[in-house]
Amino acid sequence: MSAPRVAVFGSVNMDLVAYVDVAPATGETVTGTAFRQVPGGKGANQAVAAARAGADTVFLGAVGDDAFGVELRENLVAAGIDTTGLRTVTGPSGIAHIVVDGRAGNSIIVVPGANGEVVGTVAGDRELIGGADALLLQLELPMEAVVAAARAGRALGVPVHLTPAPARELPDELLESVDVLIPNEHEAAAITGRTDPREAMTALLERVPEVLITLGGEGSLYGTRDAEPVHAPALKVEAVDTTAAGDTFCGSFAVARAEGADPREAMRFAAAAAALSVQRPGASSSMASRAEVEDLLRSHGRSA
Ligand SMILES: Nc1ncnc2c1ncn2[C@@H]1O[C@H](COP(=O)(O)OP(=O)(O)OP(=O)(O)O)[C@@H](O)[C@H]1O
Repeated sequence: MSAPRVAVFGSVNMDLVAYVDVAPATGETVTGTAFRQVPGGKGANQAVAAARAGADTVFLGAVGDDAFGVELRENLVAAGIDTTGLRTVTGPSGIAHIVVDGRAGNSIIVVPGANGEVVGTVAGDRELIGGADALLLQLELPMEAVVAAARAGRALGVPVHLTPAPARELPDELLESVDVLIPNEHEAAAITGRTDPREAMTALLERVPEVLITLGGEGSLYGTRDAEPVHAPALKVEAVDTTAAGDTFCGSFAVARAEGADPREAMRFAAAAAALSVQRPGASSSMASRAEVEDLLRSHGRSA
């Protein structure tokens, strides 16, 4: 079987992470304990997840004409991702400025930079989307761009997967072109006002045909309008860093579905990929290869 083709239209950021015992108050300067610079952005993370899961992956989005832009593009290329749909625009690349304090509390400033310059799709984007077996979208680009990409996917017959993060009101003009909505439990609650995931799922299924809610260490819940929801447990592991667990899960799930796996099998595959990623520090750098995921699934047995 040839590898499935996945297109990701989304954000790419450089994450600038400063570690400090106590975060500074306004007007205060403090000395940090460490600094890390890591490629991120939900779009880029999902693209790396899809590539690690074995898909021929193309990333569509924008970087700036600065040094971060060069590094972000190189990082995607190094992961085996096709970047012909990644434009370089004048100005800075997107960054996330992250402060992690001694209690592992985070405060984050995202400056969209080049991501904010993506306001729609161009003909080349639509060609790349049309060549894919699955399209992955998130909400870190301007809404008009996400809507344009979803419409392109729908018009071209490509299943459209949307991770509604950061959570916000979801316009009908977007959801009418979405096949699979993949929120985490907090996003599902924020969108529907229902904290119970099953109730949130019922509400979301009035708007899209398939919903997959991730539940952190409790696994995931998948539903359609005409069948009972399916729950898949998470694998029991020692989590050290859950950054990008959701992106790993989402990219891996879409690849498995594009290969013809049923939802339950795809959830098991995605749970194994996410379980490996949470046991290592980092975002896309913590994502496991397909061989590692398959080894883990074998060692857990088909009944896990
Ligand atoms: N502690 C954990 N142990 C095992 N698996 C986990 C753990 N946390 C997350 N996972 C796996 O990752 C999937 C996605 O996790 P989660 O629901 O936390 O997504 P998320 O909130 O979008 O994550 P993030 O925002 O950190 O990317 C879960 O369905 C589960 O399979």
